[in-house]
Amino acid sequence: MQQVRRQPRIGVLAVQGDVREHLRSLAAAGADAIAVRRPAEVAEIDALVLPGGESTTIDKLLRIFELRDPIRERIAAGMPAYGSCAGMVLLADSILDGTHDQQTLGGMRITVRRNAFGRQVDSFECDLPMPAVGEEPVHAVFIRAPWVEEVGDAVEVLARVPEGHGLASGHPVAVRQGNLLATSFHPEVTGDERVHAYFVEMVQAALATGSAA
Ligand SMILES: NC(=O)CC[C@H](N)C(=O)O
Repeated sequence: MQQVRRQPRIGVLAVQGDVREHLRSLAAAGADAIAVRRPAEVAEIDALVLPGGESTTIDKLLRIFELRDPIRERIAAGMPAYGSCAGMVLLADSILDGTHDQQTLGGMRITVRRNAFGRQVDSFECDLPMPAVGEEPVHAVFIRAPWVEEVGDAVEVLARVPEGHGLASGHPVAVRQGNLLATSFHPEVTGDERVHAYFVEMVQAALATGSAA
């Protein structure tokens, strides 16, 4: 008999940033999406999305709202997480061009450069091949976005900026390490739910194999 997969409950960290857009995209991709503002809510979710916004502000608010430790513990125990833009910065073990006291949650063995595109232009869009989510390229919107400078062990690069975009070309902008996913861009603003659907699939697979704590 086929096992019935339950709908995963996916939280969106809701201290700052584009929370509503992620809630909508996750719901469209088949998840039970809830906003997470309190430590008790961290215990109720199967997975977490860290939205775009301002990583320095989100870092401070995580500490003020006492969310930092519970989230770090769950990520270390295998909870799937997806960070877009500022969320990618928060998942990175190491950052370049952070503010002097900026901390990350960490978990992904990547080094990201904050505001990497912003040094050239504030926002930038391109069609990005991302075979893991489908044949059609993803229309990627970058808003004062980071890019990945270095990837460590077991980090899979899912997309890089194509040729023809100057210094940005070749930099990884979508990466995965086990149950962790990060994109420099904002799929939640384009109406294309394939990246969120990919994450929902990751969460379902983690629940099915018991790798999501
Ligand atoms: N759109 C975004 O999430 C911008 C990210 C922001 N520049 C940061 O470093 O946090």
